Formats: sequence, structure tokens, C-alpha cells
Amino acid sequence: MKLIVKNVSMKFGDVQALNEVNLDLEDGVYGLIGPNGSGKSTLINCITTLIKQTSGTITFNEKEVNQKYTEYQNSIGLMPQNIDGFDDFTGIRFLYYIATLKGLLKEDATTQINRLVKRVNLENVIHRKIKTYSGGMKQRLLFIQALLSNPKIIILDEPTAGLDPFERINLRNYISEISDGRIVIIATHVMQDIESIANSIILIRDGKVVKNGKPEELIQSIKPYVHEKMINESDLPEYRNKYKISSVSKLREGMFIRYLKEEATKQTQAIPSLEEVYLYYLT
Ligand SMILES: Nc1ncnc2c1ncn2[C@@H]1O[C@H](COP(=O)(O)OP(=O)(O)OP(=O)(O)O)[C@@H](O)[C@H]1O
Repeated sequence: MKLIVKNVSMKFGDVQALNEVNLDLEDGVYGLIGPNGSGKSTLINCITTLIKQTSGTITFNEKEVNQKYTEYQNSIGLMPQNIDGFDDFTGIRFLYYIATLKGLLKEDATTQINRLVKRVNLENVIHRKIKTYSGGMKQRLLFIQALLSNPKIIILDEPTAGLDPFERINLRNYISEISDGRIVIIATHVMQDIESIANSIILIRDGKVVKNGKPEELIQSIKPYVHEKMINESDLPEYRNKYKISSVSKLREGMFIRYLKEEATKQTQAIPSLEEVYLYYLT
């Protein structure tokens, strides 16, 4: 299975939302990371053929994708950011509605819905109206509707937005479980969401892919630039001026800081985190 994005650009009037994006996606979990407005949703919308890019091509198994390529359309499961317009539906009615849109027969739909509802522990609330759901319940419902009809490409747009740490961990585990033999793309600006599950991270900024690789490779790539040091509190403003500061802890002896600095200085070098990868490439 191969999904290839080649030289894709998208313009909305004067706004260059995507600028010559190139990606080669095979089975695995991809974190699509970028700040607000960096082009994540636009890229997802092009991949799902909701919008057509201004230039460039997207191919799935060597065939260009569009709304008439139904085999491709049926291969996509999308978890959108929110669930508008369905407040008065019960969870179960919503799932049958989506199953029908996906062309599932009643019997298949029932089997899949029952299995998925059970898996994410929604049985107790599935006959309640969606407007009575908590954020975590809504996210779980959105997650499992994306899995109906067993799609090969799963796209999750900010899947953990608004979730508490417990629900976040749960959702991350579900994603990990369903990832075998699929292309899973998780768009987010929260590094923690993809930290333990992404095989590959795509960093996007101002519509451009600025870096793309395995988490270990990205960490390795900034190794010379991450430093830690004890400083006097009075020197902190100077450090803030000169460097990107990734953390500050006040200790009895002074301020312990981690910061990014272009030159490599062996004495203060520290092991980078993925958040520092974000800070380095995307801010
Ligand atoms: N329909 C549209 N019309 C005009 N400009 C748009 C449209 N959709 C997106 N944009 C612009 O394109 C750029 C990329 O937006 P996009 O929504 O893809 O970013 P994002 O990374 O998904 O952001 P967020 O994290 O806030 O969801 C932004 O400057 C945005 O204002």
C-alpha cells in the first residue's frame, strides 16, 4: 500500500496553505505535526479529496486519487475534529447513519458497531443522545465511526483535543492497536499524542514539510543544539533573549534551564526530547 503526495501546493486566494509538499506513505503511524495554520487540515482535505490541490498529484497504489476513485474513497476512515449537527442523535443512531453512508449492510454494520462500541467502553451510553456526552465519549464515538468498514487509511484530526490525560492515554492505546497493516495519519500540535506511537513524524510549517523522519532520527538531528545549565536568576532574561528556552526549573542553587543554541558546546549538551524537536523546527 502506497500513498504518495507529490509536489502538492494549495492556494486560497493569496494564502499559500501548502507549498510543494512531498510525502511517501506506507503502512505505519505518521504524526503530522505543525502549529495552528501550518496547513495540516488543508493537507488532510487534499488527501481525502474533500478539496482539490492547486497543483501536484496524490496517488494511492499508483492511481491518482479523486472523488470518482471509489475504491480509494472506501479505503479512508476520517476522524474529524468535532461532531457538529448530530447533537440530537443517539450514539448508536449516529454510528448506523455513518455505516449506511459507507455502504455497509445492516448485518455487517451491527457486527462492527457492537464490536467497536464494546472495545472503547461506550456500551452504557450508546443509546443516549450525543449532546449528553462528555468530551472523551464524543472522541471515542468519532474514533470508532472512522473504523467502520475497516478502512486501510485512517486519518485522525487532533484526536485528543480536550481530553484528560487518562482518556488521552486510552485513545493512544486504541490507535496503536488498530495500526497494523494500515496507514494512520495523526494531525496534531501536541507532540505527546504521537510520542510513543508514531513510526514517523512529518513536521509542517507555513505549508512546507520542514523535516520528516523517525522520532529517533529527529531527536538525533538536534542533539548538538540542546543544552542544559544552572544559571543565576538574574541572567534568565539574557538567555530568553538569545535562545529558545525549553524549560526552566527554580532550584535552591539557582535556575536550571534547557535551551536551544545553534552552536554545539559539548559541556552543556543534553539529550533532546521531541518537544524540543518541535521547538527547534517549528518555532
Ligand atoms: N477555505 C479557506 N479559505 C482561505 N484560507 C484558508 C482556507 N482554509 C485554510 N486557509 C488558510 O490556510 C492556512 C492553513 O490552514 P489549515 O487549516 O490547513 O492549518 P492547520 O495546520 O490545520 O491549523 P489548525 O492547527 O489551526 O487546525 C491558514 O493560513 C488558513 O487561514
